[in-house]
Amino acid sequence: MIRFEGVVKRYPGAASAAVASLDLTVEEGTTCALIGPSGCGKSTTLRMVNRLVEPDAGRVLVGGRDVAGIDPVTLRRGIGYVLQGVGLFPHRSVGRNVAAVPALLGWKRARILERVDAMLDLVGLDPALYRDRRPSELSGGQRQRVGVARALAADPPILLMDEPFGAVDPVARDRLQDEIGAILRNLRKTVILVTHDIGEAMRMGDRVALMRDGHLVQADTPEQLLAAPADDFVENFLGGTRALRRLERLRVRDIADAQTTAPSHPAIAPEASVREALDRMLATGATRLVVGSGSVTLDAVRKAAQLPKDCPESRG
Ligand SMILES: Nc1ncnc2c1ncn2[C@@H]1O[C@H](COP(=O)(O)OP(=O)(O)OP(=O)(O)O)[C@@H](O)[C@H]1O
Repeated sequence: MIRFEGVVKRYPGAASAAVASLDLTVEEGTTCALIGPSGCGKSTTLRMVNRLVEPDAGRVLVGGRDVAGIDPVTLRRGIGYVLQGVGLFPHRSVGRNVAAVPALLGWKRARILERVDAMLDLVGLDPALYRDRRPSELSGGQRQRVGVARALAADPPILLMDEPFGAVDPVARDRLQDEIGAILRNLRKTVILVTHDIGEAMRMGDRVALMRDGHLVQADTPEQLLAAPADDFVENFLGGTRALRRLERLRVRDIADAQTTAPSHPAIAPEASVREALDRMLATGATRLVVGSGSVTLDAVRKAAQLPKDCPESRG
């Protein structure tokens, strides 16, 4: 668990605090996405967890311990850190990059080699093809995967991710968010993710914490945030696409019915998002798609998109 208690950070000479009296808890095994306008204090918040930045007041607790009392080097060895552009060592092979922390920890060579291959496998890179390449011989998305593999190599309970997919093209980004999100959930890592991308925050965050001018405005599950934004700022931040965002979070199996359909209808996987089902319907003109032995209808998609009556966006 990561907990911020009344945390304040004011940089020297700054007119206002970068982070002002922050109270936030990230439960064990969950991902909290920090989002908000540029300069609102997201990265400062993240960097106080691994003591790259020291708070002026308040406490940051990791696993119940105030990080101020933990030696920074020891602390950081227990925390995976993934940055935009990754910061891989350019002259080291992919394998040696992933091996960095286990090597620092003094693991035996055989254990390191085994771990490197397991981590590359985990993030969807065939070890035989990739372990000896240099980072410059990879795509942006592949580099990002290596960055995650490296951060997870020593199995830290906590992962800090600062704009991890910022440099990846949008198509690869969607897949990475889904895949890495699933991996982190399966491994029950406690994660803080800083992002500018509300879609990424909604996809990967069990909770989304929206900041403004150093203050936490709202921290809720994506569903709660979409259903009940705390104020106009949150609502504007979510943008005019709340209905689509809801569809992105719903799975086809959640709204499918048991009605069998003609096999000539286009098919979609039960675990696809309802947004993907809508895209498929729009592309093919079909109003019903085959889902396993049942189906999903345009009507069901429409219903799923509807916001609760008391939501500002559903008024008027
Ligand atoms: N090392 C520093 N020294 C002085 N001021 C800083 C430093 N780092 C950040 N700041 C200031 O603190 C405020 C918060 O910055 P921070 O990087 O935490 O915001 P952010 O929300 O992560 O921004 P972005 O989304 O643009 O990365 C900004 O006004 C920034 O200019």
